[in-house]
This record gives sequence, structure tokens and C-alpha cells, in this order.
Amino acid sequence: MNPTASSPSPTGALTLAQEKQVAAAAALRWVRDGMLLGLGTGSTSAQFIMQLGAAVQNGLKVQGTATSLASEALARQLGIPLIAPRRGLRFDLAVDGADELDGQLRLIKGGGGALLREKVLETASDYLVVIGDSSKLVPVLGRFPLPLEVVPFALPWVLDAVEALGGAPVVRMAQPGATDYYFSDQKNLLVDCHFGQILEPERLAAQLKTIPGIVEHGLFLGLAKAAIVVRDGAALVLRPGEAARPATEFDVLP
Ligand SMILES: O=C(CO)[C@H](O)[C@H](O)COP(=O)(O)O
Repeated sequence: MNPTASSPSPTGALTLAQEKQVAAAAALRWVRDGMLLGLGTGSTSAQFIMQLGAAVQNGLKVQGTATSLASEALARQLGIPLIAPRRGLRFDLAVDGADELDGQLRLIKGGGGALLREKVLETASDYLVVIGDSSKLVPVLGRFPLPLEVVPFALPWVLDAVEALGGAPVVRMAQPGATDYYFSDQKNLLVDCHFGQILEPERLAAQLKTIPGIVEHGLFLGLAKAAIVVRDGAALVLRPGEAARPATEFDVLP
């Protein structure tokens, strides 16, 4: 699982919790009046939602839809206007964390259990920016186990199928050491799968799509248009095929 928020960052300058705040602040600069926003899930997204809430209290006019009940509750508590899913709804910008991202902005998501709503909402977004502390950018995906959202009835066969693909599946429990399962907001199970280094994420994603009972997998491929990660205490903007560059106050969405 991810390092804890109070862990020192690999670059040592800030704690990971402080890095999440820095990444969230850089993403907030991309938000403009009138935008419809997708709100992510997890500790980094919570930082973004809290900073967005403060901006809304200072007069920023946006509306959002959250990728989890937890993020929805946080946004509501902060006074961020929320919109329910409806036909034709598209978001100008979605801001979310990730468990891992590589240089092509391919992601593993779902450590917070919200991968299904995240994929739905981020597919309905014109622009997804991933925000992360310095632990999230990796050369090759796969150190973090790949989460799958699974219909409970299908669990035994999904476990067999994942093993047949060379994975080592672990059903997520409600708490470490608990005997009851973790359930998603949709009342499905989460299965965390160790595949070793995922050298061909597109191939694995296609294979997982053929397994009945897997509602969605945590590989997000071709969805993120940018990432904001923190290195040496500063936010860097990554875009596929471009050199990393410092985030600046002049950044706007392309
Ligand atoms: O995919 C997610 C939730 O389903 C999160 O974005 C991911 O787990 C990262 O979380 P955090 O920001 O707490 O490290």
C-alpha cells in the first residue's frame, strides 16, 4: 500500500502530506469560474477538495460531481455545489490522485476503493489531471497491486481467472486483520492483484475485460492528459510526450 501521509518524501524536502497539498494547490490554479469539475477520491484528492472548498467560500463559482460517497460528503460539508449524474453531463476538468503513474501517464487507481466511479466520471471529463506526491511516479507499473471491482457472486471464478493470468489476487478486507470484506460504494468487492511488473498494461487491461464478474479494473490508460507531481518540494507538470516542467501560476488548461 501507499506510504503514510507523514512519511518523509523520497526527496526529503517535505512530508508526503505536504507534497499532496502542493500538488493540489497547483491543480487548483487550473480551475476557472463556471467549470464543472470531477472530484476524485483519496488523501490527495481530499486536499484538492479542501482547497477548492476554501476557494468557493471566497467566491469561486464551480459545480462538481464526486467519485465516492466520502468525497461527496467532504464537498458538501465545504459548500461546493454538487450535481447528480445525468445524460449529456460532461466535466471540464477532473482532478484525482493515483496509486501509481508512469511516464506515459498510465495509472493504477483504486487503492481507495473508488475506481469504478472514478473511471466513469473521468471518461466523461474533457481533461483529467492526476495529482500526486513524489512516491507515485514509477518507471514501470505494478509495485502497487492492481485493484479490481468484482461482483460478489463471481468472486471464486474471478480469483481463478486472475491466477490463470499469472496474478496473485488478495480480497480486500474492511480493515487490516479484519475478517469481513471491504465493500465499494456499489456494494461490490475489491480484489488487489499482484502481477509483478506490468510491462504491457494495455494487454493486461484487455485480458481483464474478458473476465465476467469484473465490473472494472484499476488500469486507467489514455485518460490522464496531465499529471502534477512533486519533486524537491516543487510541483512539476507532466504531459505525455513532453518534458516535465515546473507548474507556474500562469498555467492554464490547453
Ligand atoms: O484511486 C484512488 C481511490 O480509488 C486514489 O486516487 C488513490 O488510491 C490515491 O490515493 P491517495 O491520494 O490517498 O494516495
